[in-house]
Amino acid sequence: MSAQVIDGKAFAAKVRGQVAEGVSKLKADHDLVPGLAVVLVGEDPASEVYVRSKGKMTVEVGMKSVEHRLDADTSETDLLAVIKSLNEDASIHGILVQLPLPKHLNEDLVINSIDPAKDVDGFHISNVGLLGTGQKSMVPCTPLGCLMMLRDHHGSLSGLDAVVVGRSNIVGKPMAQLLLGDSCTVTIAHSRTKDLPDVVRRADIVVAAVGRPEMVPGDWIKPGATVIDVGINRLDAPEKGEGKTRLVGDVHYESAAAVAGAITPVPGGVGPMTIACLLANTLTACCRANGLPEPEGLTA
Ligand SMILES: Nc1nc2c(c(=O)[nH]1)N[C@@H](CN(C=O)c1ccc(C(=O)N[C@@H](CCC(=O)O)C(=O)O)cc1)CN2
Ligand SMILES: [Mg+2]
Repeated sequence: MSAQVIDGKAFAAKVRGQVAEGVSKLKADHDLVPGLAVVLVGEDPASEVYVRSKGKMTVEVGMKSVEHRLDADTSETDLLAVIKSLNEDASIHGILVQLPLPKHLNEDLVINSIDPAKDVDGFHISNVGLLGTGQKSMVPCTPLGCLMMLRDHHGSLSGLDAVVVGRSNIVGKPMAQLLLGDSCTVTIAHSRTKDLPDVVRRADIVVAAVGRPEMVPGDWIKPGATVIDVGINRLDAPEKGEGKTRLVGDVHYESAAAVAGAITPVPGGVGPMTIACLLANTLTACCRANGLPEPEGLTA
């Protein structure tokens, strides 16, 4: 068997198209323009790339984009002041602080200072609680993207066995909540799980989000299962030339693709969906802030 490849790049382009349609309808019908503010502290090279990409795509879908770039040694007080001003700015409907933050800043404190209604990353403790209790919330972008791809592939997820490998606050835990919300039987596994290969082998859906390169091999996958690989690991690739690197996921792609029914590649799988869902969340936040119906198919 060779798995169907789930093309996240194409899927993300489709989602951005739907967002652009929603934005143009908001403008035409209500004279509203959603605004997204991205705050970057420091000069982490990967974060620079993601933030640039977020700004470009925000403009492409017709939204207002604002960027705040702060020095690596910015104090917590100064960062909180920037967030306060964005909380109070009526032209801004979504705020995100790019992670990771420099070590001297308290990530929880910073995230929890964002107005939960503008927390388009869905990381604020209020949104975490709302999601966990099945209430309307802002949903973290990467798990939302995974859910959209799974719904698209399977139709209904009801009754399927899902194993999420990884228990991070940003991916593993919210992913498990979303799958539970779609009536999957959910197991959260992690690096300390006993008999991890056997646990993964039970799954109709495997979401790998542990941050360990190629940790999940093909012989852990049930034949025909759907494999969603959230990992983005950059490895040295001297075979491609001096100083070259290559990206791999948390799944060993070749061996898993030989047994799975469907699989997301790295790159070009989950990654592009993260930014598409950020734009979807910003549109949703703008609609909610103005008491308008939410865009269909772009929320959990
Ligand atoms: N505040 C946030 N910080 C971070 C988040 C987040 O959702 N909110 N997620 C990641 C970084 N991230 C967006 O911020 C992100 C990561 C990866 C991709 C992506 O498209 N990846 C490509 C490969 C890109 C490459 O070549 O390096 C892919 O997988 O195809 C987009 C966004 C951490 N921080
Ligand atoms: Mg810190």
